[in-house]
Amino acid sequence: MPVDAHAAAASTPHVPGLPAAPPLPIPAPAPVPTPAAAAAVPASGPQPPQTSALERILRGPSGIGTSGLHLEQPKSAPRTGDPIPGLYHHPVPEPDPLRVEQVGLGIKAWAVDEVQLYPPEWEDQFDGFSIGRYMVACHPEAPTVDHVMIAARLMAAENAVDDCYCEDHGGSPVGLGSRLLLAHTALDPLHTTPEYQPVWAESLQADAPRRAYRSAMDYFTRAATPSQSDRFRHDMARLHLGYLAEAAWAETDHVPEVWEYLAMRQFNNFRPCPTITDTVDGYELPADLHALPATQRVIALASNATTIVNDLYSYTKELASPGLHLNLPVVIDSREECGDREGYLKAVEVHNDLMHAFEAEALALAAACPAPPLLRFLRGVAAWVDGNHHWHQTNTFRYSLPDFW
Ligand SMILES: CC(C)=CCC/C(C)=C(/C)COP(=O)(O)OP(=O)(O)O
Ligand SMILES: [Mg+2]
Repeated sequence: MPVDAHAAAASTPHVPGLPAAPPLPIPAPAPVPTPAAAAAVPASGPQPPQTSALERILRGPSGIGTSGLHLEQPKSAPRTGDPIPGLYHHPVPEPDPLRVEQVGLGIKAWAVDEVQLYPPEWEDQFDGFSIGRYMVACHPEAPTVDHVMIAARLMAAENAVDDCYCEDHGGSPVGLGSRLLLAHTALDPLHTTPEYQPVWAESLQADAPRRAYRSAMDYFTRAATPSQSDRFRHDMARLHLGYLAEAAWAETDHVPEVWEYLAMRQFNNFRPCPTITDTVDGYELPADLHALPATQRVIALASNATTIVNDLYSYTKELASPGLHLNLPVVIDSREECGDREGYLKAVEVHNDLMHAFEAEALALAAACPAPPLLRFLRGVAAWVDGNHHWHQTNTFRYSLPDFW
């Protein structure tokens, strides 16, 4: 089913203070090709009740999860799969199992048959990552499985680049800039002379990260408007800049100050995932609304909160990995010399403050600029935040909590 971004863009109201945007001359996107395993499956099966994320934002801090406002000592240690005690979050229902299975089959078929993403010995880790559960939880409003697949392929590709270029599947800080730049051309193509174009095109097949980026981007751009694709390329350039700063510090065993770490993590960040929510849901947040400083702030706060969630849930995994792996608890402990438990609990508070700021700023933006695609986008970002927490909390294959309670 083609994503009807054109119709959504055409009905966008004028934003006070901004010149009216001319109608966008967007050609109707081609249908998204469907992997055999997930062929043209519409949304079906029982849909768990979803609390409107924006409703919760509009309700303010008296909503679900505000018991996490203060870091109270829990009566007992969390059990496997429990949320981090005191972490401000919104519980969501378990994602629709039928859709999870369909996306899971589709992403595996794509990974194995279309891009040869991983060798057989990494299959357990690919399966344990549970991309299907992750993406269905994060995109509850996606109209079809094919729409969720757009996000799932990008998620798989982004993790392949992180694992194979930067981290524990052969990655290294040495030479990372070159690898990232060449992979970035799978998203933002090289335009050069006929002599050099073919050898560049050939290079996009040279390794799994580049094959995955190229293919996932191809599916994405067929569903997205040019403006949405450009937004995504920009967010991916931000991500790659963040990887490079992290690598530069790793090369010299440098532990940054806390604010410096937070700046790096704002770029080495989940941001490219929530910002495609409009494409995945089948409409467009027009570029002028996306570019508003207030929208940019909401996106950054939400994305930063989701990324600190990763730092907290992956803390024990990263402690067990070789070398010093930076995350917010580790950097706070190191720089503020407060001990590992205090560092962790302070990182929870930083996360909670980011979440509250995100929700307050989203509420203010929604009130100041109630354009329907912007409200829908804010709902989509909030849903991504909640789904991301749910996946981290419940992915006990990858993550376990420290013994701090
Ligand atoms: C955009 C995207 C999904 C990139 C993956 C890497 C990233 C920016 C994260 C926020 C994941 O963090 P991390 O590399 O620490 O992941 P694990 O802790 O290993 O799960
Ligand atoms: Mg992590």
